[in-house]
Amino acid sequence: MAPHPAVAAIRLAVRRALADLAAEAVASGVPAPVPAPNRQPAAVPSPATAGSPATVLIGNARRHPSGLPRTPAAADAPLVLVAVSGGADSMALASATAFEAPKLGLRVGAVTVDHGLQSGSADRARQVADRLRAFGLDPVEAVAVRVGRQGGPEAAAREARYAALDEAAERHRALAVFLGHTRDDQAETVLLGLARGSGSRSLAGMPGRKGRYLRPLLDVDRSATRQACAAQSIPVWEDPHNLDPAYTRARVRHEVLPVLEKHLGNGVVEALARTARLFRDDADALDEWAGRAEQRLYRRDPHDGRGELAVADLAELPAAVRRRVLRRIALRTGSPAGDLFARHLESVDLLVTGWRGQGPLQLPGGVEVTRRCGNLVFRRRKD
Ligand SMILES: Nc1ncnc2c1ncn2[C@@H]1O[C@H](COP(=O)(O)OP(=O)(O)OP(=O)(O)O)[C@@H](O)[C@H]1O
Repeated sequence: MAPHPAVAAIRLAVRRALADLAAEAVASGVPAPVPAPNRQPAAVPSPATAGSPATVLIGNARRHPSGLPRTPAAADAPLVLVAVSGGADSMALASATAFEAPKLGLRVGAVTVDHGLQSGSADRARQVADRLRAFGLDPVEAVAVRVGRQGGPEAAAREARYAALDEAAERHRALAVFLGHTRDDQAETVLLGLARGSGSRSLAGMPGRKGRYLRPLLDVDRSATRQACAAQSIPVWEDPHNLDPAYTRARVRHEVLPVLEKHLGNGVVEALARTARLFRDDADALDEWAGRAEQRLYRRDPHDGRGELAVADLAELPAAVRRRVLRRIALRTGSPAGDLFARHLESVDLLVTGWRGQGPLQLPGGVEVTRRCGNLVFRRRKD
């Protein structure tokens, strides 16, 4: 029987991401993965999966919730990890990855992070892990993290989560970690950026890929992940934070976007996602230009890390490129990326375009910028 259209769409998106990864792995020297149908199935399922309602054993192969028999990839096959919260997006992603990866000779595991911020969170993480084992994912880990206090609860939870995902990916030597962000998440990110007055890099939203992290569902609607889970009887957990109006993103999701859709039409989410793609191209081009300008203009003393560049050269650059050059230099001199804001760069830019003898300027991370003898001098204070 043909799968539900939402299931088919998600599998197609996942298949594309996996095929790129498998090709890349081969190009980088990893032995070519052997697709499952050419091999003998692996031996016995783990006891954790044996009794699960979503797992039916046929000989040594398991049945995926779709009903199709699924042969696990070889034990030494390259591994992809899926980051799973237990919500519909990441459960649909995990299910589709479990279905598609063995066909390409890849193994699939999962990590679910327990932030410890809600009562019963450890039990829920265990339940999510059990469901994932029932899909045939292996290894599956429920990792408890300690969430710090810096930068607000959402940012602190995110930082702890990515640290745990990085650690698991390193330990298992995973090829990649899949995240379940959808087109709707992308649209929300663009709207939030607009409301903050962000530039093109931020309006570019989340990248489809950054380092080991991939987002195969960025072109898939959130409604499809819900439909796919329902069609496959996959139980999902709704994070209460997603509904809590105390969180900005929840207000954008449940109050702002529905109003825009009501008045501007249903295509708003797709339009915002398109805006992200267009801005990404712009931001990439400007970053590349700025990188070349930095290389050409910036002179750095390798001993004390101090560097300078001519104000006249900076003044000739378009403002968007100049601000990027100034940001790159502030970062390499020691300003932490998370603390360096547009207002800092605007004040540095004024040393070039509106100088009235002001300065030196202090940037985050103890970085000092001075205009002296026709140059901008960047240095890190020793104190
Ligand atoms: N506790 C967690 N453990 C592991 N991965 C997580 C966790 N929370 C989020 N993620 C990953 O980050 C992605 C985005 O999460 P976020 O909470 O921002 O979005 P969401 O739309 O609520 O996703 P989901 O429906 O999967 O919960 C998830 O799809 C998942 O891949």
